[in-house]
Amino acid sequence: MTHATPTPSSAANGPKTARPVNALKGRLQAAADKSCSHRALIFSALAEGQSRIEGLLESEDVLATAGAVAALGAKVEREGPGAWRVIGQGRWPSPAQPLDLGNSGTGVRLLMGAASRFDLKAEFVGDESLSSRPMARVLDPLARMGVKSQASDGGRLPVTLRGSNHLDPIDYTPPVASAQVKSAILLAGLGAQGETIVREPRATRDHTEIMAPVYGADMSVEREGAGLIARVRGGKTLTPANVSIPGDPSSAAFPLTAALVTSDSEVTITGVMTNPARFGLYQVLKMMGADIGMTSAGERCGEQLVDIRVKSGALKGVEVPAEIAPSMIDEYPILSVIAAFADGVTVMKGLAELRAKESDRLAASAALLEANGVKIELGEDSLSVHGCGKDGVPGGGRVKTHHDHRLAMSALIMGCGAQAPVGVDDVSMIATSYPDFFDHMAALGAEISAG
Ligand SMILES: O=C(O)C1=C[C@@H](OP(=O)(O)O)[C@@H](O)[C@H](O)C1
Ligand SMILES: C=C(OP(=O)(O)O)C(=O)O
Repeated sequence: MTHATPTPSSAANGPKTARPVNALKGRLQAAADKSCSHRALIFSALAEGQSRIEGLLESEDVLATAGAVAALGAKVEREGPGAWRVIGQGRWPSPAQPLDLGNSGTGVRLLMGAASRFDLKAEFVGDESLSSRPMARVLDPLARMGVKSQASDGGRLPVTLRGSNHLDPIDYTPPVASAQVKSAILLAGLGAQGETIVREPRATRDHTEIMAPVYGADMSVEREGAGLIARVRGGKTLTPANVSIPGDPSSAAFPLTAALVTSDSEVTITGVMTNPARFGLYQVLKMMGADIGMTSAGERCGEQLVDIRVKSGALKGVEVPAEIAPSMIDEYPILSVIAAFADGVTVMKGLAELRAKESDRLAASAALLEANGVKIELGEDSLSVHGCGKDGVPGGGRVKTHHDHRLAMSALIMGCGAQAPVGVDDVSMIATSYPDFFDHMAALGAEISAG
């Protein structure tokens, strides 16, 4: 891979603290979407020929995927900020070294699926957090397709995987709602002899299904009630494409909700993707009475965009139905923080999957709130937050992030609107998903400093 690795100006290690401010104001372009960035690199590397990606998210997770596809034979070049050229060979050889996906669940699971359809042997490794996350959810269905693999104890990384260019198609209903599982199977299905089908009782993000036809794959998705059915017919050679990455609704949630909880604030984030399988948080914020305005902002790579404007104001506690969880699975830490600023109790259910993320996000979100004087009730797969009202969140705590980017950002957002500063033990992981977080927050008027 040839690129001058971008070093975000705000990248930082160690503890930081957010101080309460009087107002946050401004208009920013959304950070590029992490899910679509991984997928664009993988499809480009699978295609035969030269693809171009505009507006790629240059975060640590995505750069790990870029490094892995380069080790799998693609020529990967950074031409300028966010502008990348990928020349795929149409087939992937055995990589000479283990593929290190760092902290990225999406990177490792999608690549295990995509690599499965080639006659290769590859070892997948990751950091401590990724090495504690479950991989059997992907390896089991891949085994049914004919992929051989050896995982470490408990189905964890390191995983050695032997792909095959004679995979069998499967018709599979995943036992967990996971776009990573669905995508791994569909990417393997690109090489299977026949039609592979994934049936989801609750629809998860469908970026793989939306992007695949752009690269000439015979993949489709149809909604079925609250679920979906995705199909791929294997055997087609993928063609290169030029794609442009839409804005990330999960990253945009941080500056937008910062405006909600800080008095006298108004923040606009432009170019945010509205894919319904990603937009649950914004639905819940509206249920809570948030002052949110949206205007259409076109389309990118088959995904609709909006500009979102948020003004501070009173919020009310709500019951968040379990069914909505897949459409906002990464947003529960920040929703927990928002709920602390509401009047009344917010009850969130169906959250078991949060325990399988970069950290146990359910327990860690509960601890974040308790450390800052907010009363909660934690269940096996639920969390209730007793709101303190708009100006009533005590703050003053130091939060253990367990090296989880979304917890770190959520705690710092709390500090912008609480009565006392909120600190976190480490911010280095924020660069895995949102390297411009500190620059964006500073541009809006936030006061976040070392210590
Ligand atoms: O497919 C994706 O890009 C992602 C899927 C989700 O994970 P699961 O599939 O494990 O729910 C999400 O948490 C992650 O941030 C990105
Ligand atoms: C869960 C996340 O990512 P991943 O699974 O790709 O590590 C996330 O970004 O919140």
